[in-house]
Amino acid sequence: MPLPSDENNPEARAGSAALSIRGLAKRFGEKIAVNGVTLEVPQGSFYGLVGPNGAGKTTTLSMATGLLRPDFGQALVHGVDVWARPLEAKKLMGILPDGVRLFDRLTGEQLVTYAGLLRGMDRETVAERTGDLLRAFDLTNDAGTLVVDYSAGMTKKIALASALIHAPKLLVLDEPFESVDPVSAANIRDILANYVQSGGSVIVSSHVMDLVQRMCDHVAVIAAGTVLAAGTVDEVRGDATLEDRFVELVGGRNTSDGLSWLRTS
Ligand SMILES: Nc1ncnc2c1ncn2[C@@H]1O[C@H](COP(=O)(O)OP(=O)(O)OP(=O)(O)O)[C@@H](O)[C@H]1O
Repeated sequence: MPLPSDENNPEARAGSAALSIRGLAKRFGEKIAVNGVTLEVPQGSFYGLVGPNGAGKTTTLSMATGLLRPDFGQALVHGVDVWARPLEAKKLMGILPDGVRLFDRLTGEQLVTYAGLLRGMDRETVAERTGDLLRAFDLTNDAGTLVVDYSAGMTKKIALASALIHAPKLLVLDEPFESVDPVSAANIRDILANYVQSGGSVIVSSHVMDLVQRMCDHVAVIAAGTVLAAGTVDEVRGDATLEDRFVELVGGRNTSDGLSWLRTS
């Protein structure tokens, strides 16, 4: 039997992309949350995913990472189909899901250690990397605190540390900067920038346009489950700021006219 050519072998064609999302769709009852989203995250890119509340970002990323089964479409991580070969695909990924639910009766140190052991890593490497990660995220002093007692920002950071311990090739981060203080956010940006520089790929959802414009090299704007624009940040924003371009694409600026009762004088 002849070997399949790249043309009719989607996994081979996706080889150059860190993440290839093809026609993903999801409906919840009557609500179409994601309506055929197609995106290519090139290897070594820092890819921003932006869109208004309810645009379908979390639903798309959940389907792309094996957390939520799509109605239609496909997601390939470095050519590996996430839903056909989940174990293989998940080895390549580090995931920070939305509204992280962690084993929060563990201490921060135990949680990161547990993440490493779950990935099949040896204890010595896990201990070494856990120490490095706690330091990098400025959590060393809280290493022995139960995660349930962490603040929202600390919880984000420990979840991100847990997602990094196995040195994944692709990081999928849903709003990693939410609740994180500016100094910690700058540290996280440095960690991610170094990660990308050393060959890793990141896709990150965010509402902070300024941050995406400065941090990312690629961006996709999605609204109502559909991709409105995608490409390099410069291609998408043109001569405008990303924020202005976003508002132009998405529209929907509301005035507060209907809230006249809110005036106090
Ligand atoms: N489990 C669910 N059941 C029903 N509807 C859902 C569910 N999850 C998401 N939705 C709906 O799908 C749409 C997309 O939601 P999603 O969370 O993907 O948006 P988002 O872009 O991540 O929004 P945000 O920026 O507010 O986090 C929304 O209308 C939401 O109400």
